[in-house]
Amino acid sequence: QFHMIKYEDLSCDESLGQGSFTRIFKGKKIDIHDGEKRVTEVLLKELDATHKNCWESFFEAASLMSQIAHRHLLLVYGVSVHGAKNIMVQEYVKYGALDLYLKRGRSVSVSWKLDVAKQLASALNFLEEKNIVHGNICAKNLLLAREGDPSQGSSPFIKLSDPGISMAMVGKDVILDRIPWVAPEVLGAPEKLTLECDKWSFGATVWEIFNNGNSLLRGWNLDQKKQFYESFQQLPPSQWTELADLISQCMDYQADFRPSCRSIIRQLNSLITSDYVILHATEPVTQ
Ligand SMILES: N#Cc1ccc(Nc2nc(N)cc(-n3cnc(CCO)c3)n2)cc1
Repeated sequence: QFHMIKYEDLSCDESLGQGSFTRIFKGKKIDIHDGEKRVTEVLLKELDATHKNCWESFFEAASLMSQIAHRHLLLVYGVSVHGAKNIMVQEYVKYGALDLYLKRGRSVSVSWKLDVAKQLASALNFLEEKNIVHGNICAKNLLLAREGDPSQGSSPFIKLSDPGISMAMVGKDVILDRIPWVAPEVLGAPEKLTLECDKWSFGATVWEIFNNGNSLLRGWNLDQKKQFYESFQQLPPSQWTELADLISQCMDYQADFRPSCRSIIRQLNSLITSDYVILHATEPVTQ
């Protein structure tokens, strides 16, 4: 399952905000390694006491990430249970969640965005090969470990975070609120998440990245969001038709029409070599 960490070996520092069921803090973990004390900077993700009944799902997410290792999957050191506190101890990723990074108006180039999309696709390909469904792919769950500096030619580096509480455990409203990232078929059967669901979410996440972290449906109420799927609407296509094609293939309402991860990676590779990338080195940031 996962490593149990003693609460007294953790120190909790400043709060870094909160997800839907959790609060996150910067912290430190103390290990005794070859007889010497070693302090590691960590991210402490604490499950809200109000959602205590979700602790199994919370720890299931932790164990998913602990049992598989990949360069683009977040490292989870383990969990710590102390009284009513359920804490997941993760590696501290330097620049935090990608959606906030993009919203802060960093102007990043098209090739930067493609690089991030390719890294996410390789993480998904790895999970697909192990037949593991993530279930919550979105820019909020992509963590930026390296900013990448175009002038130095160094590229960004992202890590896919844990999926958090599973769709089967969250209420219908939380699922509706995850439109357009959640695959349409999940609304009818939230307990039956498939690999194809992650492909839909991948498409919505690439769209989000190319829209600098802005979501078209932000501010829409749950009925409007539900209507978006019931009338089979699509996100507005990018003016880069090859990118728009890939996103709409992933966001096909017919789950089995969605492309394999290998096809997604192949299409991303041909996008990276297209002259569109050179022409749009750094898009003016449209906020
Ligand atoms: N300013 C700032 C700043 C904030 C956070 C980090 N680092 C970090 N490391 C992680 N392992 C996870 C997260 N994280 C962020 N939001 C979520 C909830 C959605 O998953 C998880 N952030 C670094 C800098």
